[in-house]
Amino acid sequence: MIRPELSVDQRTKCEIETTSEYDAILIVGFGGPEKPEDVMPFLENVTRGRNIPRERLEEVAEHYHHFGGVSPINEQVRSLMATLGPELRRHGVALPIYWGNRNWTPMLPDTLREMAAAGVKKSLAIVLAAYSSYSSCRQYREDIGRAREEVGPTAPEVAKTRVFYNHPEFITANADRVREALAKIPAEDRGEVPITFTAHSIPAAMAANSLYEEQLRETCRLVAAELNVDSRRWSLVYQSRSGRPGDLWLEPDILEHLRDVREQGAREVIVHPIGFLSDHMEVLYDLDEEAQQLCEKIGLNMVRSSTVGTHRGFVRMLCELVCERLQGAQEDEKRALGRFGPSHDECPLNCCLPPVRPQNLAHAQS
Ligand SMILES: CC1=C(CCC(=O)O)c2cc3nc(cc4[nH]c(cc5[nH]c(cc1n2)c(C)c5CCC(=O)O)c(CCC(=O)O)c4C)C(CCC(=O)O)=C3C
Ligand SMILES: [Fe+2]
Repeated sequence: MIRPELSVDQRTKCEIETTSEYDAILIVGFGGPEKPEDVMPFLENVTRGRNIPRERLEEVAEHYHHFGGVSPINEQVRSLMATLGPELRRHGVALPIYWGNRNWTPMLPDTLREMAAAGVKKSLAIVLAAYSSYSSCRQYREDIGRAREEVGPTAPEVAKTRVFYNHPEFITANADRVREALAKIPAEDRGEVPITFTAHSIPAAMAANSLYEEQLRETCRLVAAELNVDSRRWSLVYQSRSGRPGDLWLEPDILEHLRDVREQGAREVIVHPIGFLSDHMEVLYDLDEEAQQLCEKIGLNMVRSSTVGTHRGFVRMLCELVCERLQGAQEDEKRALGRFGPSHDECPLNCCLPPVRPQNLAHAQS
């Protein structure tokens, strides 16, 4: 747990809040290994029961070993918390901030146990995923539910902040990151360089049960609009495909797309990982190693922009999402851009259902 500065009495109730009974904030992350011995057990946690071939696991293990068996993701969560904590306190939120991961230490059950021991009854979780899908929404909620069961009757309740793919601060933070990348392109080419937005691929059967693609496309559209980038100049592609080779996953794959970009005559491209919140392993390996190597081979100058990370606007937005919940904000007080409006606070029962199994899908279609 990262405690607010010691001068703040942790039991002080949020000043801005009158009715809410939340007594802690919980950051929920994916988790990542922090030493070589962690790599395989971490990957086994990620893929348990998910039909991922052993060869894929061994291949991904190599990505981690390429970086000394350390994923930067946990350190990035620590940095985010170190920035978010003071921001919350500036807004009068003095609640303690806890952190639990889905796949690696600090694991959710341990964190919830610690919260229970500290007397926390009801917490508000920020899940570090911007878009809705089984993998990025319901699976986190299931993990939280299982962790609560493990802790037993004293486990704190956990509510979740809304997804923020269309929040104006998220759009601006992403647009800023693309601007930083554009500054590295020669001035005379800046108005034309293609912009490739990339996100984690998910099984087509998982995508069919969620708004993942629509939300991603909306974020890309809004970021492009803020940058005055014409729709013909940007693309949304997918990376880090997993699963069995025969299964359908979201496409186009980024590597295929980069080849097309080169064939159409471009010499430069901006790759923006809009689907991720920090420069973790999927970014460092799949983009900075794999995609970068391909680009060198085909003569394409690839400039990869940063994820939002600890961008001030992004941190401000997380703070705003917490404050709006503590204050019980009305729908029209919740900020969102574009055509979909603010997402629900509480997921409806059919939200982000697990993927229909491919064999069932085949039956349904025949
Ligand atoms: C939508 C989505 C996000 C974005 C939203 C979110 O952040 O949640 C995301 C993030 C991440 N994915 C990550 C790593 C991995 N994802 C895997 C596998 C999978 N991801 C999936 C989806 C997503 N993943 C899916 C459908 C699978 C197949 C297995 C399954 O159905 O669950 C595997 C297994 C090996 C393989 O790649 O096959 C690994 C190692 C890391 C950590 C990086 C680090 O350590 O720095 C992060 C942040
Ligand atoms: Fe959901």
